[in-house]
Amino acid sequence: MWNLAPFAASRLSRSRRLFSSAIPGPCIIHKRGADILHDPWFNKDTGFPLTERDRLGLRGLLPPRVISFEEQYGRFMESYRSLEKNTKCQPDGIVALAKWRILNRLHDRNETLYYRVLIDNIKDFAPIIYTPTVGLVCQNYCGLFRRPRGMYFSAKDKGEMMSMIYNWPAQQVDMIVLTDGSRILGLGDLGVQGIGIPIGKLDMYVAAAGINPRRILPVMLDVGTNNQKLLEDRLYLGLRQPRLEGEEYLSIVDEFMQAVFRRWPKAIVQFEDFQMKWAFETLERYRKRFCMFNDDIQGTAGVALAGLLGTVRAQGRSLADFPNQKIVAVGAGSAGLGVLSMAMHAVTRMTGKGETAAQNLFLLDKDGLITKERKNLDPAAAPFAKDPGQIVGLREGASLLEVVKKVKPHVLLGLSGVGGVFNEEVLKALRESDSIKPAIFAMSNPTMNAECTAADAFKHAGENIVFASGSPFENVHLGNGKLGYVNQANNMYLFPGIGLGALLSGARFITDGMLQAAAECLASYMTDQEIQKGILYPSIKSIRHITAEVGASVLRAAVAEESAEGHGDVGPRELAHISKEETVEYVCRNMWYPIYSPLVHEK
Ligand SMILES: NC(=O)c1ccc[n+]([C@@H]2O[C@H](COP(=O)([O-])OP(=O)(O)OC[C@H]3O[C@@H](n4cnc5c(N)ncnc54)[C@H](O)[C@@H]3O)[C@@H](O)[C@H]2O)c1
Ligand SMILES: O=C(O)C[C@H](O)C(=O)O
Ligand SMILES: [Mg+2]
Repeated sequence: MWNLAPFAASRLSRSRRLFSSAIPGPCIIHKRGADILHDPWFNKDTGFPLTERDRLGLRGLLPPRVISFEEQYGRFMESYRSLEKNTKCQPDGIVALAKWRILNRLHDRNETLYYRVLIDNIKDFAPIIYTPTVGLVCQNYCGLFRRPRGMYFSAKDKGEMMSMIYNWPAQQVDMIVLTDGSRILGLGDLGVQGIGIPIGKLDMYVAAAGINPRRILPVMLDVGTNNQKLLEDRLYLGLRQPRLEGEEYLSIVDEFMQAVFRRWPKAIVQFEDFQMKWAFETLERYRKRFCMFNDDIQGTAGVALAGLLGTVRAQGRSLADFPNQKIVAVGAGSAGLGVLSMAMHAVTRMTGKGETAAQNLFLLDKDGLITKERKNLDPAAAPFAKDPGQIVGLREGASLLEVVKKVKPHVLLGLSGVGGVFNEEVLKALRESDSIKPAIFAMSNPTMNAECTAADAFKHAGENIVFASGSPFENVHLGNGKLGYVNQANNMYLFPGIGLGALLSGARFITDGMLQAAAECLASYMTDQEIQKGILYPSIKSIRHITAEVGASVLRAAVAEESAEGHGDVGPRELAHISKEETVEYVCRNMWYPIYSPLVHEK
């Protein structure tokens, strides 16, 4: 447990402020009666004690019996389990949406109970409120829409955003997840329907990072859509116009960012599922002006790097061998380029030789292997473009199969968004890998877009592989009681900790050093024993714990860079004097946990 002994007496007031109990005190509300019952932030349903019913004008608006939180919890789980039982024979998509609906109804009614069931059952519920079901929800959003959640800023709101931002009812917002809906998972342009992604990501912020749900804000920037089907759909809820481009587009994002940071200067904005050109451009445009990051580029890179370092350990090699790992990455978009750039920087740090750092990193896109002969070579892909002569027979545009056969990679990494590109032939070719334990990262989402299934990977590439996918798959039974372990290589292991660490540090920007600290923390989280079994990432059940560790690492990196300005009444000097363990404790104490707080009415 926490040991205050090393603290000098003069430091006690500081430590009290840092570590005072996080048990929430009374919650001040400015409404009464039925308005409270209709507000999911404060509603307790039948759980309002009688005294509170009297104080808040609720008497008579509820059935007389008071039901405890535990009983409410049990009742919800019972109805969830019976839904599971009753839908057993139905198609997967129907079942997934039915589960999403029952959770969503609770979310809309009583957030405290919703987040408690989510936290306690995260392994079962994450695949519903997050990837992969969230993809299906976005595809069907117009039909599923009942109540708005978050904010919508459209191209028609130009000039109005500074006042619109004040329409949001919360005084303080800590975390914002923003999308323009242009690249939703591997499902393409879903326009305004992409709002499901910020909602799902922020649910993970509450569950994993303990961000107070009253301080989160999902945002859709609706600048139109190029999805013809949606434009022709009479039920489509977004702007029926082609996407804005160029300066017109950027002026909308600029206005939104200025409005947000004018009202909440300490907020953090996570950019999510922007098509590649805007993902990179907005990151460069804002990262030194506002506290923001792009999850698909930076969060994914850290999670993948942690997994890549894990695969070196899984082969029984020292991490110093990482620069010798041959990695074939399929997909040269925001995620693929983000991963390879971070891997290249890691190699540079290890070897001190920047010029050769990308030597073992091979990159393919929809036109095959990217070489220096590529016409209109994207500058971001240029460091990875190969000399056609580097490996005999490897020409510009070589197919994935050719590349795998010639390179014999240690790792095959998919961020292409295309389901099944790691086909039987490709997977079988990986049997000739130079690694004794080749790794397959089929990271594209949702499940249908994974580069291969877990079962196919073990079947065709062999039982000695290490396997990870972006969407969850069941472990694979290999026969003889052996199990092929399936990792979930998803940025959910980092983005909540990056946001939380940045928030509690009070850093003005999210630096490469903070992101590197996050990745290193995740990489060192697993024990050698686990890694030997092919387990590269923690179980999602411990997502709060890993997020606390990642958050603390990010915070400490900000302190080390002298960019931490503090949070609340904890200043930079106090943060600078706490140890690693104390930082984790501090982060944990700042995590919100769903319990009913006494409500106090104030006019
Ligand atoms: N697991 C995770 O945490 C995670 C994180 C981010 C993104 N993703 C997934 O990665 C995928 C890509 O995301 P993105 O933002 O990079 O998209 P993107 O659109 O920016 O890039 C896609 C890339 O894939 C290439 N590609 C398309 N078809 C191909 C083919 N047949 N063979 C080889 N390459 C092909 C394209 O040329 C492009 O370079 C999505 O499915 C997304 O859900 C997963
Ligand atoms: O949303 C996810 O599950 C991961 C990632 O951000 C993606 O875009 O696929
Ligand atoms: Mg994403």
